[in-house]
Amino acid sequence: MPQFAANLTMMFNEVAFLERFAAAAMVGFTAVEFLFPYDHTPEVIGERLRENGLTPALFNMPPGNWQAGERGLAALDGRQNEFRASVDVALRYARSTGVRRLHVMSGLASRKDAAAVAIYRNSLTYACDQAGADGIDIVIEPINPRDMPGYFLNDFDFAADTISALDRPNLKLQFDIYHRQIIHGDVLTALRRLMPIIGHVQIASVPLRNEPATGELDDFRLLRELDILGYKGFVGCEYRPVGNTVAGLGWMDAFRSQ
Ligand SMILES: O=C(O)C(=O)[C@H](O)CO
Ligand SMILES: [Mg+2]
Repeated sequence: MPQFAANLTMMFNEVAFLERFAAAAMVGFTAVEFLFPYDHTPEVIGERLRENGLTPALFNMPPGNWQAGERGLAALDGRQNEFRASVDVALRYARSTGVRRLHVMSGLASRKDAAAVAIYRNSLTYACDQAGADGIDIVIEPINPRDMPGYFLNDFDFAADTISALDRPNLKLQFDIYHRQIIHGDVLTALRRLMPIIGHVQIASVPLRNEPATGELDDFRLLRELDILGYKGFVGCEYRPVGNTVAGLGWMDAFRSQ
């Protein structure tokens, strides 16, 4: 049975971010993920996790100026120093929370030429080396161009090639089933083929990004396949509930009682 992690950025929006930890624990989640903890101190985030008996599955490194439209820094020319500083910040939060994996966002980049690829690889190498000293994995996630036009990492094979070329034991793939289906389809075969490099999985219905099992894919079949493939990591519930978060959790009971 996959270990589900509530995505506190998308779920439990009925309450303020810091209240979402208790809300998730209350309905039985034992793990959570979120995009960015950086509006609060590392100590406060660590406390909320511990108070509620929650394991942090994942969060993202600082993405640059999100409000201004930035979506990561790793592939951006001229932002290397800022990227390195963001790694330090993320590792401070990692030490305080005990998270074992951090998502590095590539950024929006109009070009995917050799220079941009070199910058991206350099950034990832730096992040892997810094995080590796703390036993932390770095994950990279292809994101579909409809949701994030211009995002540099928009292809699963490109991500796999990057991971293979850099050959760092702590560099892995964040396989978001929602993005995979929109970008390429062929989800089941991709899970089988890419499982050796998968470090984190996320799920939502396609195309509306709501509760699993409400879209075009057989999500339960995909979740069962994760077990068959021996996946022992977390499955982040990165979806926008159609209505009330708790009222929408019936899909999880239905999956567990199969
Ligand atoms: O959008 C997603 O799917 C993510 O997982 C991100 O962390 C960032 O947007
Ligand atoms: Mg995702």
